[in-house]
Amino acid sequence: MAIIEVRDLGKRYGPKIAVDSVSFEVAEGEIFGILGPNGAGKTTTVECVAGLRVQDRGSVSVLGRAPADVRSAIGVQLQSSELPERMRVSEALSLFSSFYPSPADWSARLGLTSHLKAEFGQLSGGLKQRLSIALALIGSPRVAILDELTTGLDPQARRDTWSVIEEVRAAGVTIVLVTHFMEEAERLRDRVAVFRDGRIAALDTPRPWTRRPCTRPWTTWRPAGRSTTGCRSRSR
Ligand SMILES: Nc1ncnc2c1ncn2[C@@H]1O[C@H](COP(=O)(O)OP(=O)(O)OP(=O)(O)O)[C@@H](O)[C@H]1O
Repeated sequence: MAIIEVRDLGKRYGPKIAVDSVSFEVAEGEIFGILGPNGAGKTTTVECVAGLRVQDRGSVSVLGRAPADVRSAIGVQLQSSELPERMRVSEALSLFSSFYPSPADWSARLGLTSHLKAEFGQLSGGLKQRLSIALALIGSPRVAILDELTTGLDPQARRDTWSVIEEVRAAGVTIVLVTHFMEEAERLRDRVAVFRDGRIAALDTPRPWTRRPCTRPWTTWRPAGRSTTGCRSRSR
């Protein structure tokens, strides 16, 4: 069953067309990857899915309703998410918990219990990401939108974050994951939409696109077999 339906989505900022005729569905329990270079329209698309932006054209439904009507069912971690440097992990968790009648505590499952007294500014990149996932999940959402969660992390922290994402999915949460990394899309397995110039250039499971894992970011990867890195794609 589709939990997210996006039909013919269009969004422009003045003369700039950010998203153009984008359509896809996400099944309940799926990890749906959105991959593409800078400026491809990934964030704008997921902001429309989260109900944080209103599209100019097309429709978005989550659980069969407009995103703005089901805000509490959608947990969002945006690329730009930041907390005050001096805010402690425990303070952030209790602040966000206060927004919900029955907050969910993911701190133990996400390995945060020994860091509750630490200030946000002292956390490693991986711990900041774990905290941002915990905050996105605090309202027990059915859908979690995670935007470039692992950009800037070292390989080990990135792998740890992938395990966390799989754990979140195992708990029944549908995940929309924006990423620059083909390896990340491959590892997490379900379907990936490849964005380019505001459109979906390809939509499939990641496995058929590559002969071998591509660990480089999207910028050196090209769809339709025009790889410059040995990461081959196929057109659809
Ligand atoms: N608030 C805005 N005002 C004007 N232009 C914007 C705005 N937000 C995004 N854009 C432009 O729209 C296009 C799509 O941006 P978007 O952030 O959706 O892409 P993206 O694929 O998420 O890129 P990145 O990977 O760099 O985050 C880009 O050209 C961007 O410069």
